[in-house]
Amino acid sequence: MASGKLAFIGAGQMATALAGGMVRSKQADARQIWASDPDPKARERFESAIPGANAVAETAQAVIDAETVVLAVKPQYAGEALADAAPAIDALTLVVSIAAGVKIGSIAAALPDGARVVRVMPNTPCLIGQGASAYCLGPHATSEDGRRVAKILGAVGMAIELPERLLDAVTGLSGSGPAYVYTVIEALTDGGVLVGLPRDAALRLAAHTVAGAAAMVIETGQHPAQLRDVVTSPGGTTIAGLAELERGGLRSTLIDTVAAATDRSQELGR
Ligand SMILES: NC(=O)C1=CN([C@@H]2O[C@H](COP(=O)(O)OP(=O)(O)OC[C@H]3O[C@@H](n4cnc5c(N)ncnc54)[C@H](O)[C@@H]3O)[C@@H](O)[C@H]2O)C=CC1
Ligand SMILES: O=C(O)[C@@H]1CCC=N1
Repeated sequence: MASGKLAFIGAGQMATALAGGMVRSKQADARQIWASDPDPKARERFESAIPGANAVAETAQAVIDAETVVLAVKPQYAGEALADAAPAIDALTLVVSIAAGVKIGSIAAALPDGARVVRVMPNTPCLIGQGASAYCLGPHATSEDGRRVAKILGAVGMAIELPERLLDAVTGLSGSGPAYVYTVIEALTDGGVLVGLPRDAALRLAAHTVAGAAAMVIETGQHPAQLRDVVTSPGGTTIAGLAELERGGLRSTLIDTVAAATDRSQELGR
């Protein structure tokens, strides 16, 4: 039904980040947003994070007459959540799944024939309009559905369309990526504390350094190695730090990190 109603199945971290980002960016009116979750604490957190939104225990109540239904439960619970939603889904409903690893084919198989499914891999910075997402249209999703998903995701960050076979790789890189970067920020902060900085000053300097460096890559379009060379004076401080970083194997650790998370996403889809 073209009601504008947007229903999340699962009112957890990512549903809250996406719904909150959509309200902030005026892509959705909070009163049109519904979420179902069996956990009363999750419902409470969702409603207090998004004033005006409705969180309920029953999926059937959340999804009835929804224009868009977002599957936002852990992959292990996708089957049961889709079974609860299926009776309220018809050819007028757009179903968006953000569940890591879960394939469009298995989502469609749990829904009535012809269901319009789009698989998305977002990340938590969608909450503040800085998300990085990729999406893939299922066989019955229309080009209008593609535009709608691109517009929603574009309002909460950047989004690209990719073939479904690459979505596990996206999960391993940008879906899980914020956690890697938080770890880097925390470690840089500890480094700052080790050399005498107060912790709050070290944390602010570390976080803004990461944000500034990322913005340089995005805004200048220069290769990271070129930008790094500009920082690195001959015989200076940076090369002393970089030599230690290479000895610690940060580069190969991060490559292996993305590969391990991609493998896990593939496993979740089996
Ligand atoms: N957290 C993240 O950074 C990202 C998560 N995702 C995907 O988003 C999905 C949700 O992840 P999170 O929000 O982190 O998990 P979460 O655990 O915070 O939220 C999931 C919620 O679903 C609820 N739930 C469980 N079974 C249900 C059912 N049958 N019906 C309705 N609700 C049910 C749980 O009570 C929980 O509150 C996962 O599939 C994950 O792969 C995707 C991108 C990033
Ligand atoms: O850790 C997870 O499984 C989810 C998917 C991407 C980010 N968080």
